[in-house]
Amino acid sequence: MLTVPVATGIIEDASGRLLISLRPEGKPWPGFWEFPGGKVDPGETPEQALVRELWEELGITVTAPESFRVLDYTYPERTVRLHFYRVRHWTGTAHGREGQEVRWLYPWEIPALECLPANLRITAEALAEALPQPPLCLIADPDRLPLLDFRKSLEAALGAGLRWLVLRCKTVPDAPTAAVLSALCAEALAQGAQVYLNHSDPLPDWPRSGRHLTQIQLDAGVRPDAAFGVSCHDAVGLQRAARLGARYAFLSPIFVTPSHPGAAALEPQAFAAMAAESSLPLIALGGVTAARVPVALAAGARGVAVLSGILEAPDPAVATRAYLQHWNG
Ligand SMILES: Nc1nc2c([nH]c(=O)n2[C@H]2C[C@H](O)[C@@H](COP(=O)(O)OP(=O)(O)OP(=O)(O)O)O2)c(=O)[nH]1
Ligand SMILES: [Mg+2]
Repeated sequence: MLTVPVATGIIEDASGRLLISLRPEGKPWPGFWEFPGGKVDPGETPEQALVRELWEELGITVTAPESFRVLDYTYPERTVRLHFYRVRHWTGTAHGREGQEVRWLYPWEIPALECLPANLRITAEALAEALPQPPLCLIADPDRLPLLDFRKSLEAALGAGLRWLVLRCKTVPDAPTAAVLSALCAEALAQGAQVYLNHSDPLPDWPRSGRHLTQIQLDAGVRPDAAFGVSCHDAVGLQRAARLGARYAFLSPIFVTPSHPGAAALEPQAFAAMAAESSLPLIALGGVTAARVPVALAAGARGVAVLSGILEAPDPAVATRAYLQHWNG
């Protein structure tokens, strides 16, 4: 089959919103949302096609587009080679010059709409760029250690460069414990880390970046009004999390874990298949030792989450650095 070259623009405004447009009747995939653009004409470079298409479709003149990704996708009717560009500079006001509806949305709002299937990965990449860096998440459960040890271990991990914390409270802490946990959240934020709270309703008033939900909470109708991520275990959960506006999803267990020795693991192969189909950046959880980080990343994980591998390690700072070396070099 002939491969049709296409140039499309991921147009981003100063607040980080992206422009998407609705495909009109009369073209393949009517009623699906896409990034504006179109087929490269004979004799044109993809960049020239981009500039022409964004003028024709939106009435804007693009300057200095940056090449972002090239990906091939096979639809029943044709194979396309999509040249995606990031567009941050243009003149004119973007509007649907051909009568098509256009919307400015944050990347996490896009999966709520029916989008062209080839674009899932682009949305996942846009969301992955906004993850805490490095994308190593510590799931810290204060029930698993005496509180003073918990505090010391967490501070050691932050000192070693940890920048992403999910504070998991399976039981509602008493007032003195809550005061310590709230102070730890503030400390982590002050060090430049992001803190996601995994706690039942009502959510305590601790400083945080967002909320982390279990798939069970999501299924039970809990709907955070701010940034959130979800722990998922299957494709249905991932899709629901994406449609509701999650920024990321944990997918577990990628490996067999000592804590759930009987539970079946996805293994990297099934993980990779689910990552390829998801518009969310997936974080691998479950049995991910520092040595296995490359395997998880090769399976399409955009980051890894660790439960016992850091806080319960003999030296949490050394354990944190062992994980972080995969990103810090
Ligand atoms: N514009 C655009 N096309 C995309 C995206 N993702 C994706 O798979 N495609 C596919 C759908 C189509 O098969 C092809 C673009 O073809 P098109 O028919 O929209 O091209 P065009 O704007 O030049 O339209 P036309 O007036 O020539 O019919 O690329 C995307 O984000 N934007
Ligand atoms: Mg087009």
